[in-house]
Amino acid sequence: MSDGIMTGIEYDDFLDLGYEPAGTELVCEFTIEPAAGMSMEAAASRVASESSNGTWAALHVDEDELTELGAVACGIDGRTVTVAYPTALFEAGSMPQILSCIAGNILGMKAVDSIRLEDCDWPESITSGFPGPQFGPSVAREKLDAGERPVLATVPKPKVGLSTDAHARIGEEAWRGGVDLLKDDENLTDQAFNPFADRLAESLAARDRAQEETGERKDYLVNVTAETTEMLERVDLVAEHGGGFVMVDVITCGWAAVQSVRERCEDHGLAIHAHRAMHAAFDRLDHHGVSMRVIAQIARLCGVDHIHTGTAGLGKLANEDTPGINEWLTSDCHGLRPVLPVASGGLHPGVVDQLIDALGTDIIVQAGGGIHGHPDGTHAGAKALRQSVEASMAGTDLETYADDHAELATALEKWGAETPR
Ligand SMILES: O=C(O)[C@H](O)COP(=O)(O)O
Ligand SMILES: [Mg+2]
Repeated sequence: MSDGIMTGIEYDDFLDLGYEPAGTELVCEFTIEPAAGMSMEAAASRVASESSNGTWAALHVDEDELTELGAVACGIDGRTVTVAYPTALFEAGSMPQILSCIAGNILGMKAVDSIRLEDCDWPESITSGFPGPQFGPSVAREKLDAGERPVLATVPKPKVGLSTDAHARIGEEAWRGGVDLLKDDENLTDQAFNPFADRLAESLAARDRAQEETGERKDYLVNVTAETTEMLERVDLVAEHGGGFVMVDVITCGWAAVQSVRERCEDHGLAIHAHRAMHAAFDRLDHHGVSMRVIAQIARLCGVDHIHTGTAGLGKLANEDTPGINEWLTSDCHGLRPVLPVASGGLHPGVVDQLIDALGTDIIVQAGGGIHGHPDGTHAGAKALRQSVEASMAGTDLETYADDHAELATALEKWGAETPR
């Protein structure tokens, strides 16, 4: 040991309620329930300590050998705790490393009964290490012909089990009926009943025919999710076949893999559609985990172009604040491009007007069951969805528009304006 001055690090050194975070610091907001017998101050301090450079025991360190990287618990308001992290704590451009700090051990500490990372204020010193989206909402006009209306997408159902031929045929019917994007489901990747390479080739051939027939640009969100090396090969294959997008299950494959895919997609000019399967393991409980708001922020930094953010309560999945998340995704963040939010899960033509009222028109509207469950089949279902969007864009009541749009009339007869479970 050298002869430098010894400094003590104890967890209560990490609390300073008078501290004003610097603009360069990452500021995080947590909801905390302290363990029995522990004060809010002590719990907040333990959180700041464990997520930066402290631990459960007091440490004696030679000051000459230590860079000061302690976080500061600088605000307590009821159960809300604010913690400021110095930028030097983080490796530039590594989302896994950032998350190992701010959403790491602290989620399992006995010092808190529960803890939820609710929101982050990302400084430019961190965002500058990340690429952000390549396209974001501009896909509606740069890669598709959606103009000012929402982009329309559909997932063939059943989600797995269809043959490659059936998948491509359903896609073609939906494209011809008026959707812009065919999308794979989250658990369809490269299974024997519908191999990736065959599905890619057949679906893009069907896309080309649908483009020819409709005169509109169409595309395919093919699910490349796999082990990272394999996934990058699939990205290359999509580019070779002339696709414009890939889809990635960003939570199950992990942020490091998403960062690799983002880099490869830039080489090819491909946009990334992020499916959030498994997000609810982190965000469903309102008192513990990581909020969907923070998941969406991470996705934007890592550079996805679209991400599912819920349906504002109009679909089949439990959601937190979809409008608030979407607002963050499209607001300024140190020059990062915005992300196009995706509303998906239990949507059908009868709720599109309410959806647009709640979320605006800069969204992707995805309907699987809400298209393929139409009594007259996929083609009619796609037409009904497009008609409901046209009516909403024109400010015409859906029932009135349905008077001379038979497919919409049938959809409204079947589903009305009900929200499914
Ligand atoms: O992956 C998705 O977004 C879904 O499969 C949604 O399907 P649904 O529209 O039938 O609910
Ligand atoms: Mg799905």
